[in-house]
Amino acid sequence: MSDCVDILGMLVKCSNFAAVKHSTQRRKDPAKTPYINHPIGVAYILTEEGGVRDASVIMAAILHDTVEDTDTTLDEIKKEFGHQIAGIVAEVTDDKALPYDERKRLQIVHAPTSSREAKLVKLADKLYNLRDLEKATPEGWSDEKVAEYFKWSSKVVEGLRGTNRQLEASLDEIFSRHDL
Ligand SMILES: Nc1nc2c(ncn2[C@@H]2O[C@H](COP(=O)(O)OP(=O)(O)O)[C@@H](OP(=O)(O)OP(=O)(O)O)[C@H]2O)c(=O)[nH]1
Repeated sequence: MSDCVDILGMLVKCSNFAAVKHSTQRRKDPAKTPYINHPIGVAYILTEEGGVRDASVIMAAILHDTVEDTDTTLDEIKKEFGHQIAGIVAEVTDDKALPYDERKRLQIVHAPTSSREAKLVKLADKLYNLRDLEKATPEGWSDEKVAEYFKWSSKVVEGLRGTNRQLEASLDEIFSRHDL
């Protein structure tokens, strides 16, 4: 019972941390959805659709964009949430100092050798973003960029396969709608 309480407390702490860090950010959709909807939604895909019950994976999903997209450091994540969660967050964090094409190339390269935990977060992240992309075109994106994103995502997902049947099946449905 005390373990449960601890996990619950940690989950709320993660949610609050991410909400504070992303508080001024919006998604790129025309409705300018609050950014926090994305990490919460990624965590929800994992529990609800992927059947994932590993609390470290769910916490890392909630925190997954804090280092990449806010002033959060990995040391801060380690201090607040421990080295295991910090490790997963590190694996799913792109180095925004690198040129765009290189960042995207490295995701394809790193996918197959990622930990199972990081692969789960990546699968749910891609599923969420591709669903968003089917619903609305992000502001400033050309049709070519949208098509390129679907194609690139399918290459990243190739390297994540064999991790979660349900999430991969949902991604495959999306890819087949786009002839991938
Ligand atoms: N489809 C979609 N994406 C949006 C929206 N708002 C923000 N994003 C974010 O945009 C990122 C993809 O945009 P890009 O132009 O390719 O990349 P960049 O922002 O990292 O430079 C994703 O980052 P990411 O989560 O780090 O994932 P990844 O693409 O690097 O895997 C996604 O979360 C939206 O309304 N729709």
